[in-house]
Amino acid sequence: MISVIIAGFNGTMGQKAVQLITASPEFQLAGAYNPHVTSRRATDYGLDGAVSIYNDLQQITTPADVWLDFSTPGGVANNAQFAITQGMHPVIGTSGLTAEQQHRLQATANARQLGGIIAPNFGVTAVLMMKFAQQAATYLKRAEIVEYHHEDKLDAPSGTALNTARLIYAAQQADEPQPSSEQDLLGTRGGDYHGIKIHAVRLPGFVADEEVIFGGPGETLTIKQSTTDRQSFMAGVKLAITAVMQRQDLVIGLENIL
Ligand SMILES: NC(=O)C1=CN([C@@H]2O[C@H](COP(=O)(O)OP(=O)(O)OC[C@H]3O[C@@H](n4cnc5c(N)ncnc54)[C@H](OP(=O)(O)O)[C@@H]3O)[C@@H](O)[C@H]2O)C=CC1
Ligand SMILES: O=C(O)C1=N[C@H](C(=O)O)C[C@H](O)C1
Repeated sequence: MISVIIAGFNGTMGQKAVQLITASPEFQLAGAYNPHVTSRRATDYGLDGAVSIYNDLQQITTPADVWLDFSTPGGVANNAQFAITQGMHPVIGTSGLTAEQQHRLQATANARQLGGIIAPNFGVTAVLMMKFAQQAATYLKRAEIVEYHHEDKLDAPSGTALNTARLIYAAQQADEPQPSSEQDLLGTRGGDYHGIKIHAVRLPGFVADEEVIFGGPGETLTIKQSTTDRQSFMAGVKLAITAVMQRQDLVIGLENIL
C-alpha cells in the first residue's frame, strides 16, 4: 500500500485527488495539507478521522511514501523541497515552477536517488499535443501557442503552454525572431518565449484547452487538445504515484513514465 499526503487537498484538483486515493485499494490517504485551513479535524472535510490534517509543514513528522501536490504557483516550490528532504516521492501537478526551480528540485531528488515527477499536464491528449508539437518544430520554425482556461486559474501562461514552448525551443535550439509590428494595445501580441508567442484566454466555460499553431510559407498546422472534464487527469496521477515508487530520479513530463 502506497501512502500519500495531498497538498492543496480542498482545492478543485485536490478534491479529485482525494476521491482517487480513497477509492483505490492500493493507496492510502495518510495526510492532507493546506496552510490556510483552521480545523485540523479530518471529519470536518468529510475525510476518515485517521487522516492527518496539516496546516504547517513542521507538523508533518511522519512522512508518507508520496507527496501529491495540487496547490498554488506561490507555494509549490517550498512544498516540493520540503517533501524531498523528508524522503517523500514528489508527484507535482501544480503549475508555476520556473525552469530553475524545476532543476533545483530535480538535483535534490536525484542526489537522494528519490523517484519523482513534475507533470505540467497529467492528461494524455495534452502529452500527445506536446510530443507532436516538438516533432513539428523541427520542420516548421515559427509557432504560436493559444491556451484557454477557466477564469479561476491563478497563473498565466499555463504550465502546459510554457512547457510546450520549452519543448519547441529545445527542438529548434534557436530563437525565432518575430516580425516587428506596432502594438496599439500593449500585450496584443502575447508573451514571448524565445520568439514563441503565448496567448492566454481566461473565460468561464473552459476547463483547459491548448492549440499550437505552426506557420510556414503558404501553409499552417494546428495541433489542438481540449480538456472537458478534470477526471481526465486522474489516470495520469494514478500512474505517476505508482511509477515514482520504482524510480531513483525525478523526471519532468508524464511522457517519461508512459
Ligand atoms: N498537472 C496537471 O495535469 C494539472 C495541474 N493543475 C494545477 O494544479 C494547481 C491547482 O489547481 P486547482 O485545484 O484548480 O486550484 P485551486 O485554487 O482550486 O486549489 C488550490 C488549493 O491549494 C491551497 N493552497 C494554497 N496555498 C497552498 C500551499 N502553500 N500548500 C498547499 N495548499 C495550498 C488553496 O487553498 P486556499 O484556497 O485556502 O488558498 C486551494 O485549496 C494549479 O497550479 C493548476 O495549474 C490543474 C489541473 C491539472
Ligand atoms: O489550472 C488548470 O486548470 C490547469 N493547469 C495546468 C497548467 O497550468 O497547464 C494543467 C491544465 O492545463 C489545467
